[in-house]
Amino acid sequence: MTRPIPDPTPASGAAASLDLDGVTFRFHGRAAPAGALPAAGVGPLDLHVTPGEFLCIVGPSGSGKSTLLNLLSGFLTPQRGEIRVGGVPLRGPHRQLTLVQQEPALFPWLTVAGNVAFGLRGLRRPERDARVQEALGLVGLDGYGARRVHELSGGQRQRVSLARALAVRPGLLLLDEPFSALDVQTRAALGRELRGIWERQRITVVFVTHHLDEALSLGERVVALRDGQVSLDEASAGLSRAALDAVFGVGPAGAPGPARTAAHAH
Ligand SMILES: Nc1ncnc2c1ncn2[C@@H]1O[C@H](COP(=O)(O)OP(=O)(O)OP(=O)(O)O)[C@@H](O)[C@H]1O
Repeated sequence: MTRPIPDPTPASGAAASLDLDGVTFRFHGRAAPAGALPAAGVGPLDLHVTPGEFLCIVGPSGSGKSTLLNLLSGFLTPQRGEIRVGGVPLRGPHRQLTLVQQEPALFPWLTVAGNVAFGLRGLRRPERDARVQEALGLVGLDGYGARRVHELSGGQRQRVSLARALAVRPGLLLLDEPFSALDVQTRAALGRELRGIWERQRITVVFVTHHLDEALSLGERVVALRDGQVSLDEASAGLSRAALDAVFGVGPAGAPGPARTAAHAH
């Protein structure tokens, strides 16, 4: 779904940098008692994403990917450290960033165009309509504006969700397993289209996926999390599938290694 940002003043469209300095979040907020498992969470994390970069985040189940994205979108607040978007400390949900999630949360009583226009309420009608048309064109849904959501396929709904996020011209686009609910062909097609949009628009993208090949083919850079820490941070061009498999504890023959289950490594 796409979580609408509470203050939907349309953003400038300039790609934003993203900086995490010592960001730590623990679900129980305090040290675990002796002998108990440490509290779940992430950090301390240091991460610097330059404007216009396409970063993919991978990691086994429970490694902290969703927690990190919730921190980046301002829905969780770090107990330590600081997150800056475009150099400005993040204090809750922010109009410069939008989050697209696995299940598109579209409003069934609105048309496709109405859904895409949701974050543009501060704009005058002609500008808003132009932005909606532009966003629908970007995701390959020209001519679908008057349709109802229930008339669309799963892939088309996710395109609408993406169009809604792009229409506000976010400085930073956050995607949490956006294509995972789709069949393999649709997932691949939408991945290529997202990559094409990024090549044309050069917005900053942080894309979480547990599909390692998707991370390698889409992103310029891959960060792997393990137990809430960065365990690998490399340019995808020089990165092998074997190096990523190792993060998931997958042995050379594809067998689970000793450290982790391979259940999510596909
Ligand atoms: N609301 C919560 N309360 C307590 N612990 C939580 C909560 N949400 C997540 N956790 C724990 O925090 C850790 C990180 O979870 P997170 O959901 O971020 O992992 P993930 O990498 O997104 O996993 P998956 O790929 O399965 O979605 C896990 O140990 C998880 O059990």
